[in-house]
Amino acid sequence: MSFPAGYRTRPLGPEDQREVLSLDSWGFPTGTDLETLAEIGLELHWDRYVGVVTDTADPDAVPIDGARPVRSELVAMHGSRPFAQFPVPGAEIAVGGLTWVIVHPQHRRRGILRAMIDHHFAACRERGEAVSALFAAEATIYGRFGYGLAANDLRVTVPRGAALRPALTDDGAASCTVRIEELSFERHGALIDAVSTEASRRPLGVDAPHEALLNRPGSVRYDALTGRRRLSDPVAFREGKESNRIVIVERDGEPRAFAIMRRESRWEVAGPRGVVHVSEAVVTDPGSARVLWTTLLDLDLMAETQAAFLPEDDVLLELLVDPRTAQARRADNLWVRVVDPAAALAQRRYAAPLDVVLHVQDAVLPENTGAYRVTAGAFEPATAARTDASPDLSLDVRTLGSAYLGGVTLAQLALGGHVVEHTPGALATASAAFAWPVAPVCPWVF
Ligand SMILES: CC(=O)SCCNC(=O)CCNC(=O)[C@H](O)C(C)(C)COP(=O)(O)OP(=O)(O)OC[C@H]1O[C@@H](n2cnc3c(N)ncnc32)[C@H](O)[C@@H]1OP(=O)(O)O
Repeated sequence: MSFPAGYRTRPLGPEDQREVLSLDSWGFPTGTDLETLAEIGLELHWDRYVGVVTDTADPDAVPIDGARPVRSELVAMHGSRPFAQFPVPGAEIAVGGLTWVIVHPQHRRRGILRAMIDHHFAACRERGEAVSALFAAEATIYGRFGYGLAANDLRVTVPRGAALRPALTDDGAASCTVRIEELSFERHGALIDAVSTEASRRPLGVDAPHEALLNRPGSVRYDALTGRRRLSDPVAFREGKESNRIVIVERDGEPRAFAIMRRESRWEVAGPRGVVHVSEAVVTDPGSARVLWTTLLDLDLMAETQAAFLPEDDVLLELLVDPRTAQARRADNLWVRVVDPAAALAQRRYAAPLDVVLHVQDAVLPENTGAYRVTAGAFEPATAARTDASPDLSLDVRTLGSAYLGGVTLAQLALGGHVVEHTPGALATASAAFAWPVAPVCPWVF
């Protein structure tokens, strides 16, 4: 779909920073003034950002030959993160991470987002990204474009001192040491990357057969540009809390787990009721997890610890004596759009043998509509291609996106009527094959 009349795209670059920040504050209201935002600055992969402008006669300009010069105004934009190694079941693939989607309120509901989405899908195809993923500002926006909810995360609030279960065997906790420091990209960027990579590729500490990664789908690491920005900690964004700290758990001098956290002081008549806000908690083995959470759940003057973006199978819930104390709430995490079904289906691995014909309906990219045969041995490389064979299962591309990371089963989706079985038994076998042993999550918002 093309842009509505009167709007056109233009590339964005670092020289557009101020206009971009101004548009951003129209899309996402903020109490921070433009001067401060400009001082903090932006670090974007500018070549992947596209603006939408409208041209109007400039009321402030001196007319030339009776006509007022035209002024072009940035009214919308979108961009995408270049995830070259995005974890999907058993593999890491190129994914376009849609982000910074903004339409100025004055120009909304005229079809600009719809046109930007078309633009984004075309760019994904050109770049060889068979899949796009995003975090949704509002959960009702992206389903219509074929994005399916593929991962949920947990937000927990745990009281200080909540008891953890003892380990059955020696889990190595006793040989761990803890460091708590002021977070800095220069000092901790490499350490965070190393622990995050290990936790993403080998969350269970063991490998899958056939060189498949027994990985955590969705747990993409940040690149250097994003990491520098994410680990910076402008005062304007702290909302009265302290600066970011990092808790590092080490064994034999090697980092095994970390958490990024900040404390918020609260004083009540009864005494201190502070809150520990954990923005990321990444562990690589049960012993380091026990030590990390013991530390996070026992900080002086704090009454509770809040953590977000934990996977649905997070270790904390396995460690707590009373899992109810976590007060876990579920929130939508990653939304996934399969842009090229044959490529995407072949790029991931499957947890059980599979030979299935899927009929995929795609209203937004109608050329994708058709039947695909997917074959794979358990954890082995897969093949996927168009076929004239009659389908075993029918689903639309949004449902395929939901199932793609292995955290939402085809059986679960069938409960809602989103998958139709034509061949008896196909739903059960395909559902088992598409599911993945480790729950998907992205631990940071992009
Ligand atoms: C991945 C991310 O970056 S998420 C961030 C998204 N951005 C924001 O939330 C910032 C504030 N909001 C905005 O900037 C805009 O309102 C947007 C981007 C959400 C929508 O842009 P618009 O240009 O108004 O959308 P557009 O006119 O193309 O609408 C396309 C369809 O989406 C629907 N839609 C748009 N916004 C919403 C919404 N917030 N909730 C539900 N539906 C929506 C429209 O009704 C329309 O539906 P239809 O095709 O069935 O009639």
